[in-house]
Amino acid sequence: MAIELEKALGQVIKRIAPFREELASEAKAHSDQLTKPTGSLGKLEEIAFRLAGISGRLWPDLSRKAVVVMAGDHGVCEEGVSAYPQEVTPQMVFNFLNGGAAVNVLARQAEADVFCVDMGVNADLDHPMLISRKVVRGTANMAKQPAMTREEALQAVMAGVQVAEELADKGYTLFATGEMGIGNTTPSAALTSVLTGLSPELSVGRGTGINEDGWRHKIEVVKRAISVNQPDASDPIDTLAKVGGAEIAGMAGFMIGAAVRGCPVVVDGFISSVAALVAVRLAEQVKPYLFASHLSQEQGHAVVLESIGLSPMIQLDMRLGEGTGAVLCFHFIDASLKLMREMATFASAGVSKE
Ligand SMILES: O=C(O)c1ccc[n+]([C@@H]2O[C@H](COP(=O)([O-])O)[C@@H](O)[C@H]2O)c1
Ligand SMILES: Cc1cc2nc[nH]c2cc1C
Repeated sequence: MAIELEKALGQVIKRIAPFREELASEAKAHSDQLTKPTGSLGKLEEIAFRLAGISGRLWPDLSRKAVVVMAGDHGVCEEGVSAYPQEVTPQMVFNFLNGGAAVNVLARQAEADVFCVDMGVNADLDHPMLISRKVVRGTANMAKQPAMTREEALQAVMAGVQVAEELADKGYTLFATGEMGIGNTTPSAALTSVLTGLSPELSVGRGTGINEDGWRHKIEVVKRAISVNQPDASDPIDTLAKVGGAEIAGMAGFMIGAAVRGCPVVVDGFISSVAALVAVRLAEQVKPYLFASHLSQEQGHAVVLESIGLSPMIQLDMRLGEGTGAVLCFHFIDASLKLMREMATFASAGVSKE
């Protein structure tokens, strides 16, 4: 079964269209004609060039926006690694579905729809708007055993691919990834340490707000998880299964599925970025489709982004997750495209170029 899933994932990855450098160059040539010093709109220009290279169009219509919040629970919570109890995960799922969470507010402002996916919550969830793709009822405690089997990790990745394809079928053209999972900064730190070689002292952060002693304990837990499971860093699925989580796997799959459908994905904070790292390790071709949004306060985030080769658009000292930073950055994507479409050129405005 795992072999079949592995093959299916390989087939999916083959469908990702390569980045079209010629369209990105055309976009840059157009931008250089607009009434501004060359390059003066900084990342707002780079965003537009990349969007042209992935969509094959000057300028793509990205008005149908969705933020996908993937939820999962973590057995490692029994080690006392979070400032909040596990019940918060399902409680927040209902908050997303009822429109009351921070991400819902920011999504309304950005004219984006919110979708919530149960990837592995440790509770029975019943709601007409919930996308149910539960592959585990919470992961196992990775400090003692693998968090998931290889098959479960692959199932979660493939479920993420399917969610992206279903939303693309519904007409969405721009995505943001977000997550909810009490305890998930612990597997995210472990994945970071295994996949980048960063020591747990630098990959482990304060998450929802643990104190100094809690942070030292969390570092020990991450070290134990890595030494107990011995994940193979050259095998992203092995690493994901042993020290990852279902929502992280789901987001990695989602990014692959969005890339297959030619849709850009705005990546949220630390946990989403770790999923992006996994996606890029599984399929390097996904990288041009990914946009980093904000730099989270969580220690380790900057290193994860650097190792993917992404640079965040903003830094607002946020550490909430849910996709909040990513949805905020929808505004910059809109701004980038609007500038390219509507600015006058030196010629049309009669402004001297040299
Ligand atoms: O996105 C981030 O950078 C981020 C940083 C710290 C915490 N979070 C959120 O807080 C939860 C994980 O924190 P913790 O302390 O329970 O591991 C999870 O629901 C995340 O969405 C998110
Ligand atoms: C209340 C709450 C909301 C969250 N949203 C994402 N992670 C969260 C963690 C907590 C504790």
